Amino acid sequence: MLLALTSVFAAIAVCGVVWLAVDLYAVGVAAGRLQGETVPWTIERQRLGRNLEQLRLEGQRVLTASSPAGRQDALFLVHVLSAQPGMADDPRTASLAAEVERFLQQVEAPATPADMQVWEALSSRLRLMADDLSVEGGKRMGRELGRMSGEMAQASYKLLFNLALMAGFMAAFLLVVRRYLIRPLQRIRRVLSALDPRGPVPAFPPGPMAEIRAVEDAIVRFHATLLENDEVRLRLERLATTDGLTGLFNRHHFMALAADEMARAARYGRPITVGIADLDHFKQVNDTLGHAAGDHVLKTFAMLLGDTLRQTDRVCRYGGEEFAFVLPETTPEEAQLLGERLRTRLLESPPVLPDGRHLSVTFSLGLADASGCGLEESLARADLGLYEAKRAGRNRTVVTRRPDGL
Ligand SMILES: Nc1nc2c(ncn2[C@@H]2O[C@H](COP(=O)(O)OP(=O)(O)OP(=O)(O)O)[C@@H](O)[C@H]2O)c(=O)[nH]1
Repeated sequence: MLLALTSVFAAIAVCGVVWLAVDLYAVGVAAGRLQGETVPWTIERQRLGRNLEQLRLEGQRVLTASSPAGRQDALFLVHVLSAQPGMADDPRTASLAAEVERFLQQVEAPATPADMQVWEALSSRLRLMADDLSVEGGKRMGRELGRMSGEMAQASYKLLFNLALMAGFMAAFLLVVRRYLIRPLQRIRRVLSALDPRGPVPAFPPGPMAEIRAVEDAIVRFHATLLENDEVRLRLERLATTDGLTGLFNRHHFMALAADEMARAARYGRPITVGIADLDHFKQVNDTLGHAAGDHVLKTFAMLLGDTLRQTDRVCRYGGEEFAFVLPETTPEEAQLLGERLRTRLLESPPVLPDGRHLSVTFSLGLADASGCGLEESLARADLGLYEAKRAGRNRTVVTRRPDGL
């Protein structure tokens, strides 16, 4: 599109220049004619006029000469003036000069009043013709100059028109560039700087520039690739941090999260408790009802943990049928109450197999106060509690105190 506009602009510019050149050529021709023809011709008219005036004066001298020598001298000059090429070339001056010369040669000295009367008439004809020649030259010069200035005025109007046309076209060109090139590029920059794989697919209004459309299409494809990559990243992250069966965090990720919670609690001197829960006689479920039933029980218990614990609590599948959790802002006594609530809920909503059978499942729980202690050490004490709970008959909670008695 820009190419088409540039071509149109170039074509208009060339037409304008040619149009202007025609007038400038005409002005040049007129100036040449003025210089080569009109000015010399006008000068010639002026000179002829002066010669006629000179002829009149010499004629006057012939008639008023006081001596024959003076008269002969004046007559000679009259002859020279009449025979001059310029005078002889123009039929009007040639015939008047010849008439004057003939008259002066015929007149006897001294001139009679009748002769002087004829001479007065010839003298005024000479004056009039000299004036006519001078006016003729001026008129022709004026005509030529008028024609030339008309052509120059026309050329300057055309120049102004061309300039206005170019300015208009440039303005239109800039508007087109702004609308179809600069604005889309600004939009692309905005979209790129805010491109979010989770955000909506970038949408661009249709435009006529194929190059811009290609960039916009590339951005849409780029967004789709980003989204795909982001989904792969999330999938990998999920795989790396969660347990495939229960959907809970895996042990590795839990340890990192729990360490953060422990550090936060230690920094603010807040209570925090860790626990390990283990399903009782789980092997029997597998052995009597099958592995799938065992999996179902694990998932049901994981869901129960997720529903019962707080949003800020962290829980994971610690291994096999063991689950570990860290409970910020919670003392072991409060955690014990939570354990009882879990127990009640498991009793009220036991795992139900696909064939409708309700399973009676219990768990043992070991708890330890983790405030001011290391994570590994706290978990080891919770594990000790769990062991105690199992040893004491299962389906119960045991809190292991710290060696300092807390
Ligand atoms: N279905 C299923 N079973 C699992 C999974 N992970 C571990 N188990 C089983 O869990 C059982 C654990 O058995 P034990 O360690 O003897 O413990 P228990 O039978 O629960 O006995 P106590 O813990 O002493 O009450 C084993 O049979 C494992 O095969 C799992 O992902 N799915």
